[in-house]
Amino acid sequence: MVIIIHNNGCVMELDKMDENDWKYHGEGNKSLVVSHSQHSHVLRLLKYPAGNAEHPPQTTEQAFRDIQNIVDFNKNIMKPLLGERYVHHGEAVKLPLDFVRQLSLKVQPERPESRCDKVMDTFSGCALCLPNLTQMPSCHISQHRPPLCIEIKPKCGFLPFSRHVSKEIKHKVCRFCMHQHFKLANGEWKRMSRYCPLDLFSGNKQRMCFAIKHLLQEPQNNFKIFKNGELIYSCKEDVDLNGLAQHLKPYFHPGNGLMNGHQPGKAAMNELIQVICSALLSSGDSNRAGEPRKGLPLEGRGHCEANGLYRDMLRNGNHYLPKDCVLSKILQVQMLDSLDIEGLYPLYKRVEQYLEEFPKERGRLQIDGPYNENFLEKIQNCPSEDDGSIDYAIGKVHQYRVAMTAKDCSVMITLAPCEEDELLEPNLETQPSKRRFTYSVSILDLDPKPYENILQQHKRDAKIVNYYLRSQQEAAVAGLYLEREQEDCTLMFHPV
Ligand SMILES: O=P(O)(O)O[C@@H]1[C@@H](OP(=O)(O)O)[C@H](OP(=O)(O)O)[C@H](O)[C@H](OP(=O)(O)O)[C@H]1OP(=O)(O)O
Ligand SMILES: Nc1ncnc2c1ncn2[C@@H]1O[C@H](COP(=O)(O)OP(=O)(O)OP(=O)(O)O)[C@@H](O)[C@H]1O
Repeated sequence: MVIIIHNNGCVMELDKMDENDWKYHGEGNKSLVVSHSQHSHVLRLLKYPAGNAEHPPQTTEQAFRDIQNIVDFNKNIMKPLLGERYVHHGEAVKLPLDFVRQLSLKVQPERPESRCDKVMDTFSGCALCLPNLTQMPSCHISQHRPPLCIEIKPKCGFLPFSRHVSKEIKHKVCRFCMHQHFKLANGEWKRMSRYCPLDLFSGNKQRMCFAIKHLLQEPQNNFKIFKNGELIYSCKEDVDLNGLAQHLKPYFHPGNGLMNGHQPGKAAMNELIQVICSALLSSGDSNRAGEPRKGLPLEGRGHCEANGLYRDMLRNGNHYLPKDCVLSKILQVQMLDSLDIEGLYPLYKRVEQYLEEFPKERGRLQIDGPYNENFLEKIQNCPSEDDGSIDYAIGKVHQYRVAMTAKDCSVMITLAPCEEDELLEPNLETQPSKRRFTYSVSILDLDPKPYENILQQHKRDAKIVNYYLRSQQEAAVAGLYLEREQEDCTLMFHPV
């Protein structure tokens, strides 16, 4: 009998797995996640293109190595870089094939159509077992107000500072905002998101609140809310802010009446934004308030010109991201991409050429892992100047890959109302600011990005930037025509 005992004390007997104990929880491009209905853990199973559905794309040993690589990358690379407290590396497990097949059939009707171009791996039985981060570890669970969890995929929080950048626009408009135009044109989303990562990472509370508000208005794949582990708010055709407000009221405004002349739903939403902001700025210990300490200054990250709104806010003094807060940690790792894909690409080509000449060196260069202390050493001690060596090139390639992981991760903030507050009269109208939460902050989706993706990154970058430049030009020309037409009209109606 194989038993896994988790640090939260729950036991999973791998040979007694029953698909009825598990339910669909969510998925992304690479993996599908199921959660246990009683215990607080999830299984993350990898997916592969539906075209291969009949045949395993790899051997069981290879599949297990891939999962183990993810665990090692999280444990030995991302944990030291992002901080022990934020990263949960999980463990690789081998599940009975029958269980996995039944599970796959069970979850299929729950899956969004847009994700069905890939199928769950039902051949290897390999998966990653992780704590369920939408639930609060060891906390009193109130029936009335169970834990809320907010998931944010913040994306890249800085403008490239590399001298290798060839298009000036990349120093002015951030990747996310440019990418929005491309995604809309390709029908990936129907509405433009006004969220800008530079606002979220600014350390300026006002800008951060704007960013969170824009995520709420148009969540796309960047924002989700769970209540008691169940998804209650995410991207849908019609974003239901009123429905969300109803869910939030008991947490912030337990009474029924109007508060200070506000509508309680709207006020609850504002309170939620403030709480998210505090959690993002806190130093990460499960706590109640974040005392900002000096950390990463805003200088050099500035704002994105896609977003003309905030110039005045920027003039309001210097802003810092507190040193140990989750956003600061993520940003520091993202900034390991110091050359931008344009500066990195020639180094990737250098590695490619070297591997062509010396294919056996692939292992020593740790192109596909192992993700161990040596790999971390290559990232942390990469020379700052290019001496033409392969070691410099591989150091930069690895730094870039780690930065890509941090640009694609998600943050989970789990909130539980403080126990003392639970004892308050449920109908008592307390000041919202007096309502307190215990929260825990984690980072998820920290998989290593394959070395081979660099070529694709290079192409995608050019596509996004060129599309943006073209669409701006077209908009400018259309604007000129409009101005002309308006002038003509004005002339026509001028009194003679
Ligand atoms: O390139 P990006 O910025 O579009 O990021 C991809 C994500 O798109 P997004 O823009 O966040 O909707 C994309 O997310 P979606 O599938 O769009 O939800 C994946 O996270 C992809 O990573 P991977 O290939 O699955 O490891 C991400 O690809 P990587 O660039 O991280 O490899
Ligand atoms: N440990 C966890 N606890 C709770 N929920 C989780 C956990 N891990 C993942 N999830 C949920 O499952 C979803 C998909 O997981 P994940 O982001 O790891 O998938 P992915 O395929 O790697 O995503 P991407 O498209 O970014 O590559 C997440 O957005 C999150 O809602």
